[in-house]
Amino acid sequence: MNNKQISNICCIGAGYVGGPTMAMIAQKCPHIKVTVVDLNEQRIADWNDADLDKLPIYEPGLADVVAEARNRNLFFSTEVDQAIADAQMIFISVNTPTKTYGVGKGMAADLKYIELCARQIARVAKDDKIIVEKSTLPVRTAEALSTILNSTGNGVEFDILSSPEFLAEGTAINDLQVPDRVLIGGKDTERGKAAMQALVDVYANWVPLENILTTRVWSSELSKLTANAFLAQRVSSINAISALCEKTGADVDEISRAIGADSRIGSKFLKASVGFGGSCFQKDILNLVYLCQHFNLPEVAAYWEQVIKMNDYQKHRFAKNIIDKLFNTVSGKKIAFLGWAFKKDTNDTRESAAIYVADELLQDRAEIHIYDPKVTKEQIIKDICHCEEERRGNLPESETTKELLKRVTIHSTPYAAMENAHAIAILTEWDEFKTYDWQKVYSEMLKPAFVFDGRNIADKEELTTVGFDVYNIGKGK
Ligand SMILES: NC(=O)C1=CN([C@@H]2O[C@H](COP(=O)(O)OP(=O)(O)OC[C@H]3O[C@@H](n4cnc5c(N)ncnc54)[C@H](O)[C@@H]3O)[C@@H](O)[C@H]2O)C=CC1
Ligand SMILES: O=C(O)[C@H]1O[C@H](OP(=O)(O)OP(=O)(O)OC[C@H]2O[C@@H](n3ccc(=O)[nH]c3=O)[C@H](O)[C@@H]2O)[C@H](O)[C@@H](O)[C@@H]1O
Repeated sequence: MNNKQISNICCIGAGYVGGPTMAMIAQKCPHIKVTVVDLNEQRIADWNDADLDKLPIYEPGLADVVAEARNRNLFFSTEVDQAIADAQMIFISVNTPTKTYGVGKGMAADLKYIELCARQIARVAKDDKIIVEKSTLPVRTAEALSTILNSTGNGVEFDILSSPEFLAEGTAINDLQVPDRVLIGGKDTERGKAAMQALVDVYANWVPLENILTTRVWSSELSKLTANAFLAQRVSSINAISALCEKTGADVDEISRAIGADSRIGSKFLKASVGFGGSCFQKDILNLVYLCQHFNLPEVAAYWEQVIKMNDYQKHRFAKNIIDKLFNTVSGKKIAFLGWAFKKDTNDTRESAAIYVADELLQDRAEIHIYDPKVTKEQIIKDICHCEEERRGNLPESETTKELLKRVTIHSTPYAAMENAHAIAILTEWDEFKTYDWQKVYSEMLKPAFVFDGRNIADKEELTTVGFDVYNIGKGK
């Protein structure tokens, strides 16, 4: 079957990766029927909502792509078995979070959702299929998948490919439309090569062939973890330098510009910040560290673990600086948070630095007033509760989560969040934060009025002239 053209694709998992990736394939390949399935009924209902503002993911440009392809050749459904049975190629794009129990707890990737998919495919499939790992997985997962899929004894054969996704949230549509590269890993056998070619042919509908890389499966799987580790390492490296800048009076943005001009270093991903967030950097590095430990490479494991430790330090440093500058206590003080998402142009809050900064300030009994242009109130409450419960799991506290939430207010306008505040903390680099009437904000705040810019986006000179006491990441006073 492998040499025939693919006309029916199924994707299991309608999340941040499955949804946009399949929408792009459907838009670019009108001859292919693409069905995205998920167990989460609400998520599928949201993907099918006539009101495109209700799509479950906020991603610039996504609504237009969905509007063009949906119900033409793009379908969202909870009929998982049917979609599996009909498809020639099945993408697995389910979540692979860090394990929270048992062996590898807090480090290894939890592959239970992947395994469930494999078992379901094995049970349902009546003809040969190509299985594409889209989720980020530890190296050699394809081997485990193959064992499960090929153990039914019913003669159905599966070819397993690894094609990790490199899109970043907030720029997903552009990343999918013009990817730096598409990576496809497969077996070096006739069947393996034919399966890889079938997937190359799908992407070749819009991606130049020279940007479609084919490798062995293990290299493809490990490339994904490596790419995220290198990216996160750059952020931790520049954040480490930001701490030194604050002590010495050097300016981290000037340093980024200076070192980024060296073509061997490159200018991207050198923006010092309150710390990286997002669902993947931490989880993927922990997974890499676990793999290194598993293969008895403790020095390599320790090397990569430091990237996470530096990120934790950066988040803590930011929160501690707020407490220090507010005369060593924020108890009863109103701190306005601008931004809750882990970066701009997304409603995703997973591992957002804002959550950890809020948690530290709440422990010091601050009153937090939060405004984010895209994150819902329910999500913010959920994040705070989850963080609090996780922390209390290790360290019993006298205060209950309910009491703690009394000191959290979520606003639908930025000015209300900042009114009568002692300090403003900028946690996300949303463009609109640069456009506020700072004179008005200042006149409505308590004095001295502090701004802690965790993203270095505010105009420090303007704010200082207005009267604010401004603290940046990586800029000495
Ligand atoms: N979020 C991102 O920007 C990126 C994520 N990745 C990787 O892609 C994978 C998916 O990530 P996200 O899309 O962010 O996760 P997500 O949590 O947004 O979506 C995963 C979806 O899979 C569904 N699911 C889980 N088990 C299922 C099953 N057995 N049958 C049907 N549906 C099932 C869940 O209900 C959920 O809607 C992860 O491995 C992640 O590391 C890779 C690149 C970028
Ligand atoms: O595997 C994944 O999930 C994805 O992880 C990242 O994408 P994402 O987390 O969506 O967003 P990034 O733009 O990488 O930002 C991650 C975090 O680092 C922070 N960051 C990024 C760049 C920078 O210079 N400084 C900085 O603090 C961001 O604010 C954000 O909190 C990678 O960039 C993607 O290639 C990858 O596919």
